[in-house]
This record gives sequence, C-alpha cells and structure tokens, in this order.
Amino acid sequence: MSRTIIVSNRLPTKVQRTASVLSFTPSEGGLATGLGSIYKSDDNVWVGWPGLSIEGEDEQQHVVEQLHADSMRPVFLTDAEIKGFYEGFSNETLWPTFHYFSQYAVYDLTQWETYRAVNEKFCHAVLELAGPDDTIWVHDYQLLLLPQMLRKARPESSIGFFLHIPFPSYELLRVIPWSKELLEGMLGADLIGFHTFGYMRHFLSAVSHLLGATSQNGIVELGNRSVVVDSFPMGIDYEKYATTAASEEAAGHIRQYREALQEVRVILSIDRLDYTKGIAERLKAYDLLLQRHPEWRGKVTLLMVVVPSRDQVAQYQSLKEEIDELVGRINAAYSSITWTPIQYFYRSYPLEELSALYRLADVALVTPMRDGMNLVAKEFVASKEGQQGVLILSERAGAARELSDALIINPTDTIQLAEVMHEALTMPEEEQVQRMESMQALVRQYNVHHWVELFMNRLFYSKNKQLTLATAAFSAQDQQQMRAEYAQATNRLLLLDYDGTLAAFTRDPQRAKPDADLLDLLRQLSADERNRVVVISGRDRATLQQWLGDLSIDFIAEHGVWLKAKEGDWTLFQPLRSDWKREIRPILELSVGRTTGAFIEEKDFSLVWHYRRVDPELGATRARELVNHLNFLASNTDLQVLEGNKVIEIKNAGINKGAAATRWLSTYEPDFILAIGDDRTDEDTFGAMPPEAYTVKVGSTWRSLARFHIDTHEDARRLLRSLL
Ligand SMILES: O=P(O)(O)OC[C@H]1O[C@H](O[C@H]2O[C@H](CO)[C@@H](O)[C@H](O)[C@H]2O)[C@H](O)[C@@H](O)[C@@H]1O
Ligand SMILES: O=c1ccn([C@@H]2O[C@H](COP(=O)(O)OP(=O)(O)O)[C@@H](O)[C@H]2O)c(=O)[nH]1
Repeated sequence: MSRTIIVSNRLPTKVQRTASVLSFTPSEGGLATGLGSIYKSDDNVWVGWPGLSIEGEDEQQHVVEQLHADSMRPVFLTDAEIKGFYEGFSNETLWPTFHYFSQYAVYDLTQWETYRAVNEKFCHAVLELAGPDDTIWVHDYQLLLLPQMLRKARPESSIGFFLHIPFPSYELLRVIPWSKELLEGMLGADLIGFHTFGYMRHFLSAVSHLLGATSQNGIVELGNRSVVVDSFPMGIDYEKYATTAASEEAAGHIRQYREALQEVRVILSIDRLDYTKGIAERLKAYDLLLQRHPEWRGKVTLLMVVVPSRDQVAQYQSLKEEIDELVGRINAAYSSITWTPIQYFYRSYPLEELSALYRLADVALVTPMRDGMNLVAKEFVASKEGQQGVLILSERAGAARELSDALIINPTDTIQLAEVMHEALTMPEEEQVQRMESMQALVRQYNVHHWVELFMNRLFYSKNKQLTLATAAFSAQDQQQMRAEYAQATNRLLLLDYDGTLAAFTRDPQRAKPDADLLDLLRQLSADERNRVVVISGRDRATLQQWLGDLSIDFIAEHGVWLKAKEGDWTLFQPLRSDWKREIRPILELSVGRTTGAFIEEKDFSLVWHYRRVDPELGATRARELVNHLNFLASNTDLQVLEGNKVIEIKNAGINKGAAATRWLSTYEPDFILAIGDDRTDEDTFGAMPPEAYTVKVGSTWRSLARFHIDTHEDARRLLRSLL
C-alpha cells in the first residue's frame, strides 16, 4: 500500500516538560493547525520534531510510543541542533530574509552547517520509513535542502515541497551566501508549491537569475528533469471552525466573557509573538484610534492574544519587551476604573476558547508586515457563520490575495489603520453580513481538503508527465546495443550539432572554438572510411570552415541553408533571397538598443538576435515581444521565425536542419545513423530520422523527439569516443 509521508520541522503535537513530567499538546502555528486537522489516516505518516530537547533514551522511547499511535515519527534534535538549525539558520537567517526583514538576518557558517546536517538527519529518518511507492511531501523553510537529498537517494520518488512563508524577491535572497544551494535543494522536488502567484514568480525569477535555469509556464527545465512550480493557497478546515464556534461549549465561554466585558465592542488580535505580525504597529494604531476618536474610549476593548514563540531568539525577546511596554503605556494612559483599553494575554488557547473569541469579536485585526498566508484570518471568517463581523486585513498577508471583501490596509500606515478600525466599528450590519458571506463562500470552497487534493493531484500529474514526456536516459545497455550495430555497419551517418553538443554553450559565441580534444575526436571518427561525419549547425559557413575546414567532414550550416559534402564545395539548399534583411534588420537593431547585452549576428540568408548576455527575465520578455512582432511581419511572406537557446533567428521558410539532413539520408542511404543535438532546432533533425536511428538529446529531457537523453556535451564526446 502506498502512503504519503509528510515531513515538517514541527509535528502537530508538541511535547512539553513540567517538572520531570512530559505532556503532549497540539502545536500552534498555521502549518501544524492547518495540516494537522486532516492528515490522520492510515495512509499518512508525519515525520517531524516534537518541539523539545529530549536526550534520555527512556524518554525518547516513551515519546516514540505516544506519537506512534497518532502516526507520527519524531526526529529528536540535540540542544546544539536546536540552537544552530532551528533558532539559528531557520529563524535568524531564513525567516527574517524571506519576510523582508534582512536587517535582522545573521549569516553564520556554523549555523549553516548545522542546518545542512539536520536536513540530512531528516533525510535519514524519511528514508528509513519510505517505501519506493510512497509519496513524500516536505514542508517549509526549515527543510529547503531535503528534497534534493531525498532525490539523490531515491531518484524515482514522487517528492512534493510546499513553502508556507513568503518567497522574497531574488534581490533579498541573493544576500544569503548559500542561496544557490537552497534553491538547488528545493529543486529536488517534482512539484514546488507556494501560497500565492507572487511568491511563485519570485521563486522562478531567483532560479533564473541565480541558477540560470529557464522555465516556461511554471515548468523549470533542469538538465535531466523538469520541476513544476505552482501556487496553492492553503485553506482551513472550515466545518471544524464553523461548528466549534457555534457549539454549546463555545457559547458557555462567550457568556462568561460577555459578563466580564459588559457592553464594550471587541476588537480581536491573535498571533504568535513575531515581528512579522505587525503587533507593535497595531498597538500604535489602536492608540491613535483612541486619540482621534475619543468617543470610543470606554466603548471598545482590544482583546490581544500573543502566543509565545521562538523565545530563545534575541529579536523575539526584545519584541516581547516592546509589546509589554506599549500595552502598559496605552492602558495607563486611557484606563478607567470600569474600563481597560487592552486585555492582553501572553499564552495559547485551545480550539474551543479560540473559537469563542472569534465568535465574540466585532472586528478582527490581522495586520502583519509580511505573512505567508495567515490562517487566523480564515478561521475568524469561518467562525462567523450566520453572524456579522468585520475583518481588517493587511495587504501583505497571503490571505489578502483571496479575501478581497475584508478591509484591506497597509500595516505601516497607522493613521489609515486607526481610521479603518473606526470604519469597521461603524460599518452597517447589512454590509458586514454581505462581506462576511462572500468571504465565507470562498473559505468554505477552498478549504484545506481542497488544498491537499489540488496539491496531490498536481504532484501526480507532474510525475506522470515526467515519465511519459521525458526522453529515456541512454542506458549502458542501449549504448552497448548502439556500438554493436555501429560495428556491423559499413555506411554510417553521424549528424552532430555543434554548440551545446560538441562544445559547451558560452556567453560569447566566438569562445566556443573547438579545443584539441574535439579536433582529435572528429579526426579519428572521420578517418574511418565507413563514417560520414556531418556537423549540422546554425552557425555561418565561414566560422565552420575556419574552425573545422581542415577535417574531412561534411557541413550543414545556417540551420540548413548551406551544405557541403567533404568532397565538394558549399552549395545553397535552394536559391534564396536576402533582400528582406533590409526591412528586418532595423527592427532587431531597435530591440538591441533597448536591451543591454543583446546583439545581432548576420549570416548569408538569416539574421539572428542573441540574448544570452541579457538579464534573463528581461531577455525572455524582449524575446517574446520580438517573436510576436516578427511572426506578424513574416505572415504572408516566405520567411520563418525560429526560437533556439537564447536566440531568435529569422530566415527563409521551408529550410531547417531536418530538411537538409534528409538530403544526406537520400544521397548516402546509411545503414547506421546517430544524430545528437541539444537545441529546439535539432528537433527538426530528430523528426526527419527513421525510427531505427539513434537520436540523442543533450540537456533537458522534456518533450524531445529524440529516443535517448544524455546530460552534457562532455557525455556527448564520451559517447562518440566509445565508438572509436
Ligand atoms: O514552528 P514554529 O517555529 O513555532 O512556528 C510556527 C509556524 O509558523 C509559520 O507558519 C506559516 O504557515 C502558515 C500555514 O501555511 C501560514 O499561514 C503562515 O503565514 C506562516 O507563517 C511557519 O511557516 C511554520 O513552519 C511554523 O511551524
Ligand atoms: O492560542 C492560540 C492561538 C493561535 N493558534 C493557532 O495558530 C495558528 C496560526 O497560524 P497563522 O497561519 O495565522 O500564522 P503562523 O503562526 O503560522 O505564522 C492558527 O491556526 C491559530 O488557530 C492556536 O492554536 N492557539
């Protein structure tokens, strides 16, 4: 039976120690509360840290047994690991950077090494548990390296990754000295999910800028795999919150609270203690509300729950002091004998009491500076079924992308926030109900079950697509078979693309000049009279002639425009015109003028716009614009627009590598064919070959007509050497 192995730093149950007794309680934090509400079934196991240092063997055994019953497998961390991995790299480097608080980030080599070691530890724990058919779903920033570690150990596994916090602009990410390793770690997954489209865009941009990997429609092309990237806004267990808030137990709590609060209106604020949550700014705005609208004094109370969190990290300790001080100052300034402006609780509450608070409140204040999603906002909405109530929501919470019927605010604008609190407290009942109902419909539909289903279906789809669309690796056995057929053959045709296949793809095309090793390889291959070696390239004939002209080989240049057999001269594929260049060249020049790093290459019968040296995102955007424009001009003419690897080529229609290669097939009638290429333009060659030909794609495995795949140009050379 195949299972889903959920892996996250924090388990949904946390272990606490009072005196020497261990107790087990639900964890706080959206990852644990959200996923924790649905994972329990025989098909799932959850691997994670129980939230406490437990070093004694007996205690560990006790914890293992307790958690086992709930399908959880603890990963125990030592004190040093908690310091370096959890408090350190996770919460002093990644957390501040990803939430745009780079000023709080530390870059410490020892912490980074501990982070890597703990990711390894999680990897071992998962590998001990996971069978070959199990799906592994890794969660969050504490385990960014884990997908790649698992991929190395289990290349065929189905691995998903979901990030619960924002993904920042690459300008922030690149500041981390290990940013490339972190991205590579994530790319071990088959599917990478984010809460919002914006985070996903930042990720793709970072991958392109820092790793140079290209993506199309959210699919990142890696050498030998492709990774699907998408957004999946996490939902909550709607029914659970709606039902609990309407329960008798919650009603009992509400009666009690009401008695204490009397008639005052309630503004509710619930968060973990975190500088990303905007708690201090919220307090300042509340102060402003009481200043600017004194009519609310004695009539409203801010009920503020702050859940202790990461209290060993310095920034969290100083934030606690700041909040204590602000609350003290505001209460001292405005309190009366019968009224306290802020009721402040530094602790966590069980679901029933939280639900009662949600149900009781007139207004919920969810005003983070940055927040991956924020489930409190959704829980408030679900708890208000059949009720009025107003949600004030920061534009920088992931939830704001969905809950557009909330009052959306900028959390740094305290004056705006104070005024919006006033607006919320005076909003007509009808408008409250209408906004609430529309948000409820959304939170009910896009609930956590829907989220899991969506993610899992997409993971299944991505994996399946990889398997069906990916070109098979050129196995040792297939290569053996190829060599056997090669040995038998007497009239062999070797069609070899140049850039990216025989030589590495370089920033400056002129630097891809053949080295001694390549010249020797081609010389030896062509020395065998049974071989006809053809370099089939997009390059102009002059360059090919200059670089390789001394060899006894054939050429197909300019993507099939110029042909040359070793015994003869250069000939045109067919009579061609080039007067169209006069009209097209100025368009390409205009685009070069607007795009630093772009350049034009002119061949006899084609013009090429290169963008390999352009900022990758700008290059891709300009290339799209140019292709659209050129295609428009080329319609109703005998021109065609070809897109290659960081190039756009415009040339006469009907000519491509495949059409040219067909001439060699009919002229020489080979009994063995090997065609190797890395580019989109080589697909024309592959497509023109008979089914028994050995067609080999270098680089990406995705959607090629080739029968086999190899990783790099070095592999291509090795393959050719193995024929000698
Ligand atoms: O495990 P802790 O260090 O105690 O922190 C609690 C969790 O905080 C973060 O939660 C995030 O996930 C929520 C659900 O997707 C999302 O709504 C929220 O915006 C995030 O901040 C963190 O990502 C988790 O790993 C922690 O367990
Ligand atoms: O006393 C409390 C206060 C909050 N929460 C839960 O903690 C989670 C907070 O998740 P959110 O996504 O809002 O932010 P995070 O803390 O994960 O950054 C929510 O599910 C709350 O119900 C809790 O269990 N007990």
